[in-house]
Amino acid sequence: MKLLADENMPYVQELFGDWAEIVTCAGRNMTPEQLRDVDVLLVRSITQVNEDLLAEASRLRFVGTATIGCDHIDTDLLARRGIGFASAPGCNKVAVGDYVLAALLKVGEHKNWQLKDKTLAVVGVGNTGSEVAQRARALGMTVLLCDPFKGEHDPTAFVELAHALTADIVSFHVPLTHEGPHPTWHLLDQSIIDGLNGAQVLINACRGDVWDNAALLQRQQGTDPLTLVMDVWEHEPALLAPLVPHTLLATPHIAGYSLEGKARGTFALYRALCELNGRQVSLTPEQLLPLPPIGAVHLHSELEQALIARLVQLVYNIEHDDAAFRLALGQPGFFDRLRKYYPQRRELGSLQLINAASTAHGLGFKI
Ligand SMILES: NC(=O)C1=CN([C@@H]2O[C@H](COP(=O)(O)OP(=O)(O)OC[C@H]3O[C@@H](n4cnc5c(N)ncnc54)[C@H](O)[C@@H]3O)[C@@H](O)[C@H]2O)C=CC1
Ligand SMILES: O=C(O)C(=O)[C@H](O)COP(=O)(O)O
Repeated sequence: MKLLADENMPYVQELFGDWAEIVTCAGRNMTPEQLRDVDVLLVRSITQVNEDLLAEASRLRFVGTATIGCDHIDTDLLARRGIGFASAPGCNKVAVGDYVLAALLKVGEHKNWQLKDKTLAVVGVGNTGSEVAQRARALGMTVLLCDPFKGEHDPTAFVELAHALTADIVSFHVPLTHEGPHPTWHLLDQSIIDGLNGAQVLINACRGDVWDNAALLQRQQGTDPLTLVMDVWEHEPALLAPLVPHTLLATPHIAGYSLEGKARGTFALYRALCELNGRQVSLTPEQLLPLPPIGAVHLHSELEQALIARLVQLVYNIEHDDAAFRLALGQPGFFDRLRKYYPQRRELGSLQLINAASTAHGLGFKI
């Protein structure tokens, strides 16, 4: 079995090394010729799996993406050609929750806000959105949930988008869709952007195209700019650079980049391929991971916002990612380089807080 994998997918050797011939290459540069004699293709979000890429892939029988989002995969094409497919739903949802928690704490510091007095709206309440909602509640925030698909079954638990957009902070966690009853492409469009007030904060850790970046830039260049946290950008990696100075936090699509999340991503594909080949699943994602640098911390005081911020920074410092992004901005290939050489980041759950209240668990720590 010949397997072609994105070079930035960890643990491929460990999981497939003893039953596949493995070839790796840069995900953005995969070519139809490379797929000629390949049986299994493993990609991340930057490879467009479409007619063009698969033009010569006559042996291909399985495609896996080690990501949550699948907007880069032509799944109808795979079905038509009888090629098996798997993605990794939820694999990095905890990392996205950690990222947004770190961002919220930075927003709190920047605006001198007590977050417990503020309202957060989560737009898209699936795997990642639910992680965010859980952390915001643990901070004591009021949380509004907006998800028209889920709202159909449980209207009292969800609000309309217009209501969500009145929150102090609005965090987006939708898939990128162009069709259906609630498409998300440019969900945040010019008219919505114009209707927001300058005290509000917006967070995008889902897909860049969900926000109209040009319209946002226009707003930011006016007299009443918004506070923006942007992990994802329209037209990555060729993002709208003039927007960056108008953001509080800017990062290169790394919200989901915990080591645990990446391990779970590759592992989900390993499990799917084992099933397809009738092989025994002989490992767990946890067995792939090294010990975290800091295992436990004893607490001797209440978990209030400033202490939570210090504890989060022990595990994940979002400001380092932001600083690296601003420093590299404009250099050729900077976006992909930051992603390729992203430092090992652990999830908050890798740190045990001893003597902590149960809210610590809601924040994502181990107790
Ligand atoms: N920045 C990053 O590193 C990462 C980004 N993502 C992105 O985040 C997206 C969401 O991930 P998950 O939460 O795991 O997906 P999910 O499929 O578990 O949840 C998405 C939710 O959005 C809802 N939704 C769909 N259209 C909507 C609309 N118009 N308005 C409000 N809600 C809507 C769906 O009903 C669903 O509940 C992924 O599709 C992916 O594109 C995911 C992981 C990491
Ligand atoms: O899982 C997703 O969906 C994501 O957005 C990924 O975390 C992005 O990582 P890459 O696939 O672009 O490495």
